[in-house]
Amino acid sequence: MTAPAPHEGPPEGVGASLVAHDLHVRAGRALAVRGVNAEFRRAAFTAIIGPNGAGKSTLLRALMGLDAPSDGEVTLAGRPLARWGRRERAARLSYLAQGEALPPGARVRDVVALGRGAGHWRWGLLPPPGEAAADRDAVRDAMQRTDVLPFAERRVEELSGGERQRVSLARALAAEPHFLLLDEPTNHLDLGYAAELLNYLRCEAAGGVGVIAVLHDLTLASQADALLLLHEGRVLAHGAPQDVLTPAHLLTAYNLRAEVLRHSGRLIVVPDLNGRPHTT
Ligand SMILES: Nc1ncnc2c1ncn2[C@@H]1O[C@H](COP(=O)(O)OP(=O)(O)OP(=O)(O)O)[C@@H](O)[C@H]1O
Repeated sequence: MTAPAPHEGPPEGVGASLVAHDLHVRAGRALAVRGVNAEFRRAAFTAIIGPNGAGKSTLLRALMGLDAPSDGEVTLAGRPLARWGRRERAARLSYLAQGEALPPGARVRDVVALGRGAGHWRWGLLPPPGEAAADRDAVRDAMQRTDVLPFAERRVEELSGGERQRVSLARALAAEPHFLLLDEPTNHLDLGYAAELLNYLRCEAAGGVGVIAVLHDLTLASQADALLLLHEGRVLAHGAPQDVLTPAHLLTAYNLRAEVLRHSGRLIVVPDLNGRPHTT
């Protein structure tokens, strides 16, 4: 993956944020997100971390407007998400689902082009003929940055899990969103692509995009500008990585004893393999 070119000048509405206000969201019968208050700004990369079942995906889906809150609300640039038109919203927020399914039989190039549809093209439908040059450029740029151009003409069934993941990412990037919401985007990626992806997301954020990514690898996540640690649907900590990734927080959230080491200004989480005090 190649880093994006820096955007020229500050992007429009760079101060606009995506905000969760006392957000409660149900998943099935359970309350999966419980009173989350958090502000996500453009030009910042936030990683949402936490143990399995902490509510990370549910929070991300609610921030995207896919799951309606049972209480509280999400605002984008000060306006409740529910009051944005579907098209307006889709032009600003782009989402990569966990284990996203790709339309069967589709060619990679056409899947990536779906990202330009602002929510109007359905899976399986190809972009309309004569699409604008800006769309073509954005699609090509997204494919180049995710290194999927070499297999642009192949069908998605012919790709490996990691290659499909990069196609999904290209689809999300092609929208050129204000906020990029990614659920476990490093799934299926080898260490090289995972590191490139993290570097890429940092560059996107530096260029003005608000990046919000659910990540499980805490050492990779520590490369974000900020971490939001969820535990049982609530925010246990939100702030700079060194303030969130502490042994005390890791013990509470993951029920795990771990050391947090610093190496060349980076944080490395080393779990104690016998470090789950409440289980055997
Ligand atoms: N469709 C559903 N029906 C019922 N319960 C659900 C549903 N989806 C999620 N849940 C429950 O809601 C809680 C939060 O789930 P969520 O997927 O948001 O967690 P997560 O932090 O993303 O987990 P993971 O790291 O395992 O992906 C979990 O207890 C889960 O079992």
